[in-house]
Amino acid sequence: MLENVVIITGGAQRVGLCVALDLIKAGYQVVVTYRTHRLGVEELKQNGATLIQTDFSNQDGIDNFIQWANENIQSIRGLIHNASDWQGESSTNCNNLIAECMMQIHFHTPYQLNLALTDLMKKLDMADIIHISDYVIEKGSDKHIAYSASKAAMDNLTLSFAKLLAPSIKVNSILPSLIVFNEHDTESYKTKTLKKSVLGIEPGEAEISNAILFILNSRYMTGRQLKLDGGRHIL
Ligand SMILES: NC(=O)C1=CN([C@@H]2O[C@H](COP(=O)(O)OP(=O)(O)OC[C@H]3O[C@@H](n4cnc5c(N)ncnc54)[C@H](OP(=O)(O)O)[C@@H]3O)[C@@H](O)[C@H]2O)C=CC1
Ligand SMILES: Nc1nc2c(c(=O)[nH]1)N=C([C@H](O)[C@@H](O)CO)CN2
Repeated sequence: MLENVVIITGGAQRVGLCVALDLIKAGYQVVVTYRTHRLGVEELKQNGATLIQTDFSNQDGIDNFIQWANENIQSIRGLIHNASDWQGESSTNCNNLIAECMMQIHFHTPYQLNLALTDLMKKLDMADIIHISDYVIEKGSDKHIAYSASKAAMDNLTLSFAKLLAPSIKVNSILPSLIVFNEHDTESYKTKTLKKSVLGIEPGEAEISNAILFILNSRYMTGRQLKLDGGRHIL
């Protein structure tokens, strides 16, 4: 049985992969869920992580992961909700499917995992739930309407679960704006996006790792948001 683990969802690439590797470097025992088998999965296995292939897009996926966790984990130190799908209304899917898909991964999955795994987190004197939301919930988005609303729903879970699970479990949100571009992003999109913050940089995935390590080491932060946005709000 695995003890004192930090679970991170969607860890096969980009932010999740960086966070999982940095948590391992910091001495944590890490469980990583992934949907698509990517190079990062092998790198994580070589570094001692426990990998579990999980697709949260349907109820079976959520139920199967909860069953696996209860059968294989003795205690949970952290539960990091990173898995996410950044779909806009302009994509080919019809819009009501986008709304279902966004709510499934950004609300139903963290909501159900938080409730189902509470007892394993309460086995320890201190545990953390971290919701990786998005700066965009503060102003909405005309291109990612369902994405933004679903991330706002995720962020609201922080307030309710922080109240419900105190004092042994802290619950916080991270609200990033640009962290790392996607491969398909054009130069004009990158230039336009960098101008949206006063710091004007693409900070990279370690920005999220640093925030998560701060939260895990805190004894006094719960029900709060860490906003990692380069000063977009003061532009
Ligand atoms: N990148 C950025 O600049 C920003 C990121 N964020 C947030 O930070 C977090 C990490 O961002 P980033 O690394 O870019 O994320 P990605 O877009 O790379 O997605 C992370 C992972 O989530 C997995 N995932 C998506 N849907 C599901 C599902 N239904 N079931 C299981 N896994 C799923 C994907 O799996 P698969 O590999 O199969 O596709 C992917 O590997 C996200 O929550 C994101 O919303 C917020 C603001 C800015
Ligand atoms: N799941 C994801 N969510 C988000 C991503 C991403 O790549 N995957 N990217 C962004 C953008 O960086 C945006 O913050 C700035 O263009 C937002 N969310």
